[in-house]
Amino acid sequence: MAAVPAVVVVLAGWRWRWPAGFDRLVWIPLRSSRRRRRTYRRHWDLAMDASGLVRMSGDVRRVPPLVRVRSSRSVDRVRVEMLPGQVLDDFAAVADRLAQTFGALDCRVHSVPGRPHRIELWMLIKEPLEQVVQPWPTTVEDLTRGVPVARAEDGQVHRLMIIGSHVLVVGATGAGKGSVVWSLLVGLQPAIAAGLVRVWAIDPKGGMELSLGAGLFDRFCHGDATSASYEEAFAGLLEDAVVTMRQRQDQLRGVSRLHAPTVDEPLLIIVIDELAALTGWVSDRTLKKRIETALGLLLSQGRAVGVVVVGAVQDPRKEVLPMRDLFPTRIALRVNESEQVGLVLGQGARSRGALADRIPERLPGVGYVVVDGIAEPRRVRFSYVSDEQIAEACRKHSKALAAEEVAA
Ligand SMILES: Nc1ncnc2c1ncn2[C@@H]1O[C@H](COP(=O)(O)OP(=O)(O)OP(=O)(O)O)[C@@H](O)[C@H]1O
Repeated sequence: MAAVPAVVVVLAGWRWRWPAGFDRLVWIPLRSSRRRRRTYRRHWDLAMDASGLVRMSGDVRRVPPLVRVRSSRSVDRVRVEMLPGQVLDDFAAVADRLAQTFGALDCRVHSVPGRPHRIELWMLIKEPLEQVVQPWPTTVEDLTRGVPVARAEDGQVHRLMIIGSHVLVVGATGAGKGSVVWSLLVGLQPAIAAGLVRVWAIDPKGGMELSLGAGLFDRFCHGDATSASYEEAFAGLLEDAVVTMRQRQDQLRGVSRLHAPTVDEPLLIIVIDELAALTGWVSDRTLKKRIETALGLLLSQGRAVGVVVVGAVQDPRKEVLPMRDLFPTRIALRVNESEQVGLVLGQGARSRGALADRIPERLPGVGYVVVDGIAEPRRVRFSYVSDEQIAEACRKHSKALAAEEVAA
């Protein structure tokens, strides 16, 4: 008993001095064990039964075993062994019931890599993405590792792999589409300064959205009152990108299947702020055809040769965005209707927990990311890049260019 105060002081000091280590080694194991006993073990049989996940084999009643619980401050990750014949979708279909039974805000069902018989139920105890996320400092290497752009629900950094992938961002007005685009572009600044990435930007809103970062772009195309037809300029830019793509295809034919960015052959990123202005709303038929043809060619053939498209749009319907299935990375921020989730993230994404239509307005920048080849959508919050941070990235970039000129 005499040692108790000393232990408490040591623990308090540890927590104060090294909070991350304390959380990992003391607080999380203690909390996990308590939540496992008091919340999950106690109600497990009842919850499985009430959700229709119990099976009878002959006279034997079989309940999917609870394997372990890992708790953070906002999420309990509950690992479950599925019974023979059960699949992830059986649990996803009753996720709402499970959340209600265990008193969670929400329940998401994830597969466990390398363990096909197991799944993880992520029980949200408190909104884990409440905090605004600051952008991460980045280096040139992040181009190949994936650019850190968002924080995931489990606290991990979400990296966006831009080499070899077109990216589609969908969200209602004010959902935070800008923060996705700027998290990526500002994160790429070191690679842009190193000459490994070139950005061509199209901003059909007269330059309102992207002009702050114009210092990062090699080409910037926006409509203004003096342009007779700015759609003509958009078509021209896309057709130039197709020419670059064709030249690279000639060079790479028989040499390599995936382009690796170099200073001579950088990754070319075409950023389009409002895709619908190029695909849905162009009234001139000839221009519309030219834009659609060029965009279709880039989306279907560009990524292997280092020409990728990053596009944002409010409305994902086919009439507005006919080629949305050609984007391997798709991001749904807050959308207005539940049907839009499937249009963006694919059939079944909503029943697997991607409730993009339920993201509250007070959480701009929160959304679900789906990457082709990975089964479950990931809920993340993109970093919020302020105007000052965009300006700073442009300043750094022009300094790097000036230093290069002096060196030359
Ligand atoms: N990741 C974020 N974190 C915190 N706040 C954000 C984030 N992204 C955006 N916001 C806030 O939400 C507001 C709207 O964001 P933004 O302009 O990016 O939305 P949008 O989807 O591009 O809308 P629109 O289609 O109307 O242009 C911003 O002014 C900002 O205050």
